[in-house]
Amino acid sequence: MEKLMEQFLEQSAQAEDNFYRMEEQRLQAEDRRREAEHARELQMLQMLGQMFASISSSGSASAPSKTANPGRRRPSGVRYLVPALRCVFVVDHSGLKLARTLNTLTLFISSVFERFYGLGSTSHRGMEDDILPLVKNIVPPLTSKKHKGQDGRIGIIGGCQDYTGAPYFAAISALKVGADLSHVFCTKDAAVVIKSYSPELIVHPVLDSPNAVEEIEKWLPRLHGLVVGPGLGREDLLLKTAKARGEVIEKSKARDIPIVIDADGLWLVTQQPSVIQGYQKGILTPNFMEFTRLYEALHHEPMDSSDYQRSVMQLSVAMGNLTLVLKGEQDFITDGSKVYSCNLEGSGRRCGGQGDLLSGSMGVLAHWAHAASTAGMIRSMNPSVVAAFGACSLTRQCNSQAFQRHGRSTTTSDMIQEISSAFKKLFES
Ligand SMILES: NC(=O)C1=CN([C@@H]2O[C@H](COP(=O)(O)OP(=O)(O)OC[C@H]3O[C@@H](n4cnc5c(N)ncnc54)[C@H](O)[C@@H]3O)[C@@H](O)[C@H]2O)[C@@H](O)CC1
Ligand SMILES: Nc1ncnc2c1ncn2[C@@H]1O[C@H](COP(=O)(O)OP(=O)(O)OP(=O)(O)O)[C@@H](O)[C@H]1O
Repeated sequence: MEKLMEQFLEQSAQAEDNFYRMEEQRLQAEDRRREAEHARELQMLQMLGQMFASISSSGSASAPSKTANPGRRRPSGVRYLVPALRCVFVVDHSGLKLARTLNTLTLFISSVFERFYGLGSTSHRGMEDDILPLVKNIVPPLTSKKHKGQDGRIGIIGGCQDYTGAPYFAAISALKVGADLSHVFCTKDAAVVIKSYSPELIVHPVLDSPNAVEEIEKWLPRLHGLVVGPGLGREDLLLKTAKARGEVIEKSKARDIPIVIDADGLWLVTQQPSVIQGYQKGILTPNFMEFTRLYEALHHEPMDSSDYQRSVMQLSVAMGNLTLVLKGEQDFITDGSKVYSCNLEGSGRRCGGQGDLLSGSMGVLAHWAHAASTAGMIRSMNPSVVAAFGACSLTRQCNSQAFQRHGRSTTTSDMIQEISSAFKKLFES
């Protein structure tokens, strides 16, 4: 009997190994396909850049040369050389040909941009219809067969003397969305305050201790998702531990844990982008200011604020196709292959802390999405993007519902009270 049991265990371990090997191969093939597709699209964009440069530069326009190919009659007019298309446009005196040429080019270019960014006027419509079913798919069923912790143990790294609300909002939101346990790793003086807000949170006063990394590291094997940044602070004293925070991120990556980086965590990324660059289970959630700082750190030039979609795409690519959420009137979400916009109606009220509701809920959804992806339940889309879209929709829905009740007095605590019904409305109906 014992032998049979041993055999059975050995066989199931083998089957599990095989499954993970095949899954690894499938993911590698998918990565290669996406890289190739991306390279093709970048090439096309470069080509378009060349075209624009050639057309707009008067230097490239030249009068017909008398010496070149003297045997053939050339049409009269100004010639515009477009090397990328290996052709010359000739513009006659009426300028009509130029107008027609530019029209054709504009149509061509906008169709390529529309495909590249997924931003055509019709593609906004129905994004909720496309992605919300995927979010519904990743929500784990509630059954009596599970034990505590199975639906998610989430860690929030943040909370200092100045900011105790932010880590609380993130951690309680993670619980309200459906995580089983929520841990906060904060400084000593923030810990008692955060504990006193809620008995539901597990609070570790370790962030300013000399062995902060070891203290957090021992919890990592038990965590399914990490949110770095809400209320972390940027004080000199805390910045001294920036290296330590980097180490925590490195160690979480080694354990393949989904990581959401928000608020002051993004300050660290601005100084040291390599800490998260290329990590496919990483998500950055900058607001406008945080995005600007990050963009300038990576591109060494101001971003083009007339085209957020383009900037968010560029930054994601520069960060190794990391999933990015640029928050605002519309949230723009991308992993560098396509930009999705979440423009579910919120309200005119922008109370501090709603970004923490977003990052905390995204921590749970990221865990669910990657678990669902590993189980083969989502194949058509990057799980980090699905999680990001779900969390943005939920935050906006909470904002809208809370505003209906409280109007101008709406605060983040009011929004947190709406999580349960907003979640049901969006993902369980
Ligand atoms: N109760 C709390 O403890 C709270 C703490 N918070 C923490 O406070 C710290 C600093 O966060 P901040 O967001 O203030 O950091 P920043 O230093 O990045 O400040 C952002 C500034 O940008 C401005 N801004 C935002 N969107 C803009 C736009 N579209 N155009 C122009 N200006 C824009 C805001 O008014 C704000 O003053 C973080 O650690 C954060 O987690 C916040 O989460 C709010 C609540
Ligand atoms: N103008 C807006 N209209 C509708 N919803 C918005 C608007 N701006 C932000 N939001 C929603 O609020 C969420 C949080 O964005 P916000 O810009 O408040 O983050 P933040 O500044 O980081 O927040 P925090 O105060 O927690 O630091 C966004 O994901 C978005 O869904």
